Formats: sequence, structure tokens, C-alpha cells
Amino acid sequence: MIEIRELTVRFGGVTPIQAMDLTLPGGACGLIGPNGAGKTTFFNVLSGFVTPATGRVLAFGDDLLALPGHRRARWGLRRTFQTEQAIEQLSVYDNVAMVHEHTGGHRRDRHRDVLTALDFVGLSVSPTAPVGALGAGERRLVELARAVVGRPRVVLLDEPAAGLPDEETGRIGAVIRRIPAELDAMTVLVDHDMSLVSACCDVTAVLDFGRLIAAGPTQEVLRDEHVVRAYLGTEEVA
Ligand SMILES: Nc1ncnc2c1ncn2[C@@H]1O[C@H](COP(=O)(O)OP(=O)(O)OP(=O)(O)O)[C@@H](O)[C@H]1O
Repeated sequence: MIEIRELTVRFGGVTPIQAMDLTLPGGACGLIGPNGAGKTTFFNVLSGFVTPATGRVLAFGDDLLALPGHRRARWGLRRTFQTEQAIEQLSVYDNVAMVHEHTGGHRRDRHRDVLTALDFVGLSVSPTAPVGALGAGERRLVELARAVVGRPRVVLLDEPAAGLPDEETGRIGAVIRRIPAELDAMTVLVDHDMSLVSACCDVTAVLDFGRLIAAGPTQEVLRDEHVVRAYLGTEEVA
């Protein structure tokens, strides 16, 4: 569970998050909103790239903002970024092992944990293959493997299937859907693809230019008239 209280972020005159109060109950959660609504900024606050002006974030009761960024990773906070982070010249294995090391995984467990993560995401290429030689869908699976290796507790996913065709997006969604039950970690998915959000998230919150405008069971939220208006004018969201 993540509890956000009175969270405000300011960049000069821009306030991308304003007095946000939100409880993400655990399991599979979604966060949606128009471009510039503050979703990535929210992830940046949780992962330590941005310091908020005010507010508290409790993750499973722990005061996340009191921990420096590297301690949050060791605590079990993981994230993917809109742009791929894997290093093209390094192998699939080394790219995942690097995160295992950074997040405090024991060296003696590394081989097993890296192969387990690759198996979990269903990556069928050789672990020794350089990431630069992989196709777009496989590279996104490497990003997911990096986010789940070891012992994640909260996995933040920022448009994890961006740019992929529907079939490969479905494959990514199927992996994300398994994370809460099989890895005992909660997921928070930020995405503009409402079919992916519907498929992966039990509950969804909606940000609109710094303000939380809806939160609840995903199917109800996607039908909410305020959400439909904020997101797409008068059209249905999904
Ligand atoms: N480091 C920064 N300095 C100044 N302004 C910033 C910074 N980071 C984000 N912003 C601004 O904050 C607002 C929210 O941006 P953010 O990237 O969080 O939105 P988003 O909801 O993730 O959008 P998208 O769906 O396009 O990824 C935008 O107006 C953006 O220009």
C-alpha cells in the first residue's frame, strides 16, 4: 500500500502536483492523465529524482521520502522509464545483474535471481546476447526484467510498452499482470493505452494538471464523466 498525503511539487511557476492525497491499496494500480498531468513527476518523487515542496509518502508504512534514492532501491522500490535504460553494448544478463547489484542483492544469489527474472518475463533470447541486437519488444522485456529482479516490493512502470504493436503490448501486459500475485510486489502503471491499463490494473487514479480527479476500480474510473472529459473531450476513454 502507498499512502500519499498533501503532496505538492513545484518547478518555478509550474505546479505539476498539487495537494495530492491518494491511497494506492496495493496489488495492481494504474495512474492515468493527459500529457503534462504530473504522472512521471509523481514517479520521480517516489524514486527520489524530485524533492516535493510538501507532503508525505508512506509505502507499506515506511516513510519513503526520508530514505535517500539508493536506499529506496534497496528497500524494494523499482521503476522503468519512458526511455529504455539498458546499455546496448552489454549483454541481457549483465544489464539485469547490474540492477541486482545496485539494489543490494547478494552476489551468491545473483546468477539464480537474474535467470529467474529473465524466465519470469519470458525472454527467450540468449542471456549473453547484447541488448543492442534485440528487437523492440524484447528490449522492453529486458526493462521489465530489470524492474523485477531480486526482491521488488513496489514496481513503478512508466509507459512500459510505448511504441510497440498491439501483440507485443499484450505480451508486456500479461507479464505485468502476473507481478502482484507471483512476486508479491505491487505495481503502479502509468500509461496512455487504456486497453493496457484495463488489462493490468484493478484500481486506477486520474491526475489532471496536478490534481487528482478520480480514483477507484479501473472500469468505473474509465467510465467517469469527469475523466472522459479531462482525457478525451466528450469521447469514451475505453
Ligand atoms: N524538471 C522539470 N522542470 C520544470 N518543469 C518540469 C520538470 N519536469 C516536469 N516538468 C513539468 O511538469 C509538468 C508535468 O510533467 P510530467 O512529465 O510529470 O507529466 P506526465 O503526466 O508524465 O506527462 P506525459 O504523459 O506526457 O509523460 C509538465 O508541465 C512538465 O513540463
